[in-house]
Amino acid sequence: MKAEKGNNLEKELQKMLIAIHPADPCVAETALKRWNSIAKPLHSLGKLEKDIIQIAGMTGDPNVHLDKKALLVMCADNGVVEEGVTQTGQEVTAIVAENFLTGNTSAAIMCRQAGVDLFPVDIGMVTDTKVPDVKIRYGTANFVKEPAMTRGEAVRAILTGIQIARDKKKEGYQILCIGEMGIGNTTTSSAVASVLLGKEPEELTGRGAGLDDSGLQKKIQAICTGIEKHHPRADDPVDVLAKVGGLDIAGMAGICLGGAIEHIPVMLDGFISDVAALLAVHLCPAVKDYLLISHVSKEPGAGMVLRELTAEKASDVHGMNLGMCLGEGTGAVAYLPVLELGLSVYQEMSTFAENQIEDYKDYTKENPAKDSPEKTEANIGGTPCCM
Ligand SMILES: Cc1cc2ncn([C@H]3O[C@H](COP(=O)(O)O)[C@@H](O)[C@H]3O)c2cc1C
Ligand SMILES: O=C(O)c1cccnc1
Repeated sequence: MKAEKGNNLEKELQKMLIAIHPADPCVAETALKRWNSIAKPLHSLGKLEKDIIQIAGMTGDPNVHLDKKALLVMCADNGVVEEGVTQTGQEVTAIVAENFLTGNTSAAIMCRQAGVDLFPVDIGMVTDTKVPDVKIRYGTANFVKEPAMTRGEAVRAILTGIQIARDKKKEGYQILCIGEMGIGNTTTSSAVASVLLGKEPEELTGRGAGLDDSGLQKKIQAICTGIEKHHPRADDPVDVLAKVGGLDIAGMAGICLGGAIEHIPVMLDGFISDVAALLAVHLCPAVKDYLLISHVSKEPGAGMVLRELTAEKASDVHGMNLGMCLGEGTGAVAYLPVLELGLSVYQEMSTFAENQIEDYKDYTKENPAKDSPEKTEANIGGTPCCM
């Protein structure tokens, strides 16, 4: 009976994955043409231009609007905190989660300033609070001793995230930022990233919310033990999530998938959200088209994960580099006003033709004839196009 229910959930997830299609490269090209017509040096707004082109391709509309913005904060606890991998106890998860409701967290204050609506969600805290509750279970198990959760719970948490994204689209939101609150979640994220990227935990595990050298060694040891004990399969993202992941990561991965299903952009935050996005991309590569990078977290694994999420080379991961590593969605919210400045130029600025300036030539490329911007950037969002 239980196995049958699990199979049905997996089938439902498969149905969702099939519903994801790449962004529309023709619409992206229309947006590129609009940028190239604006009376300013070509490509001079860099990432801001690329992100708006990408959003046009995702939504299928070159008239990009980001008026209604949401931050979805997945709150959950992680059993692995028993191993002494964090500086604070997991009671802090519930305190901070409730503070989202009173507007008294870093992300809440930034949301107020940036005009972003904030939605904390309890997807698996050990404590019951006033935070809206879609709890899958009361915290995960300590993965050093047993798998963090069952496969069925992992799938259910992903499906919950998908549904949250779909509901927000129905409510009219045009962009979803993702964030998390869960003491111990840089340990689970490092474990998941280590398996999915095939890298040693030492290479990508950092100090999270603050650890001394001996704490960091305990954290690496816990991750090594969990991976050795449960043998998560790198080619099965749900297996990795269930064995060494967390419910907040699962929920955020679901939101990435839900954003892709609904053709709306999902703005990533720091390392933990990057890992959730990586999981989503491993489940369905086309999700990449719907992800926007805000910043590169100070956690050592962040750059490695982001490199996998972009087609670009290591040194070319475009994201704000502010030395931030707070979580909660703060980096995602911090980038939105910058992106909106770019969007206002895209929407309002006059063209070369209107100013009677001859069309600009692209001298930034080594070989403009062979490597014109149309040829290289029109491919944003997948297969080449187009009429
Ligand atoms: C007071 C406080 C507020 C936070 N807000 C976000 N985080 C961040 O730190 C946690 C991850 O770090 P680690 O894996 O080391 O526990 C997450 O909850 C993350 O959102 C916080 C952490 C603390 C202590
Ligand atoms: O990069 C992050 O998301 C992060 C890093 C440390 C602590 N909390 C979040």
